[in-house]
Amino acid sequence: MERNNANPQDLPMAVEANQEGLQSNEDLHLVLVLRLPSFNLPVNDILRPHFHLLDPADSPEPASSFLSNHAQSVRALICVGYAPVTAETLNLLPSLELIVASSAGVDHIDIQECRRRGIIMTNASTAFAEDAADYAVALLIDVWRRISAADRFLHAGLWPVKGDYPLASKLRGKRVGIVGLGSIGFEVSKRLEAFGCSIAYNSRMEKPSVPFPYYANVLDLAAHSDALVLCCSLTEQTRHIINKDVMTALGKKGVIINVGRGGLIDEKELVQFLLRGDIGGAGLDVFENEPDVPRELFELDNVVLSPHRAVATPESFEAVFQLIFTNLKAFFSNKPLQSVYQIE
Ligand SMILES: O=CC(=O)O
Repeated sequence: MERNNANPQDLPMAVEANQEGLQSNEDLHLVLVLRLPSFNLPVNDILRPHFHLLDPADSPEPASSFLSNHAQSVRALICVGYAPVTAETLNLLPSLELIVASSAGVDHIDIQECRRRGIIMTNASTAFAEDAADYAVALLIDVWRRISAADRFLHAGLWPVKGDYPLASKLRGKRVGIVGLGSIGFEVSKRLEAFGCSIAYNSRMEKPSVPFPYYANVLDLAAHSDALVLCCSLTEQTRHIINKDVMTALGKKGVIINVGRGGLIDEKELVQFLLRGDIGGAGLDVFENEPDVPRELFELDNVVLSPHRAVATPESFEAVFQLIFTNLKAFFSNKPLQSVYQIE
């Protein structure tokens, strides 16, 4: 899990923290940090002057005894990257009220248990929305216009040998179905409208404030779309939401773009549909068993692959650090939180 290891020197570090009157650790609010040791985001360095951080990864003690011994009174937890926050971990944190996730997706956190305990959760999809949407649209354009495939054709020296590269497909007039119209999905819709695509969407609930047709089920959305763009959370309800039936409804020319989570698609089925030519193409930033990607996909020119990078730019990480800081400050001052997690 190294994909979010931004180099600290690449980050502008513009968190507008209030530096006045830095206090000793004892005066600062206690915040637990859970991270996988491979995650190097400089979030601790940025927050340390403002909160008393407890980070089990810095201690030789096993995590569970660290939590039992030092974290009983912890009210707020930052989950960095994809560190799993299981019901067992939550059991060790009896005073926990808030989880601040540094990611857009929160499928590594036991949401049901948080709900049961009344623990509030914030995530980072607002901070990542523009970058994730840019990437989703880039993947879609790449698949439809065959840019990566044309690049390979040129690099292989095939232009003089094989002549003109086959024509690709136009964006204007295409029907795009967005699955999950949260902050990322909404940014995707704005971009694709500007390209002249018509937008429809599926999400848990209809959104009265948006002008696009709503489909309560993905099968109907697929039947009325030339492409599906997946931007929703991975939950029990959305796992394999893109299955055999949905791919059949999308049809032989249909394209699937996934910047959500690999588990949204039945990946084995997707590979078979692509190999048989039963769907038109795919742009995939996420996979079911990352970093393993089905090798069959490497051979296909109508598939664009990317190593889970849609959200990651130094600018979006800076926005995430700012968001984490703002949410923690708001929580400890009893002010409204930004970016409270909603399932789309
Ligand atoms: O995939 C990226 C994220 O969830 O932040």
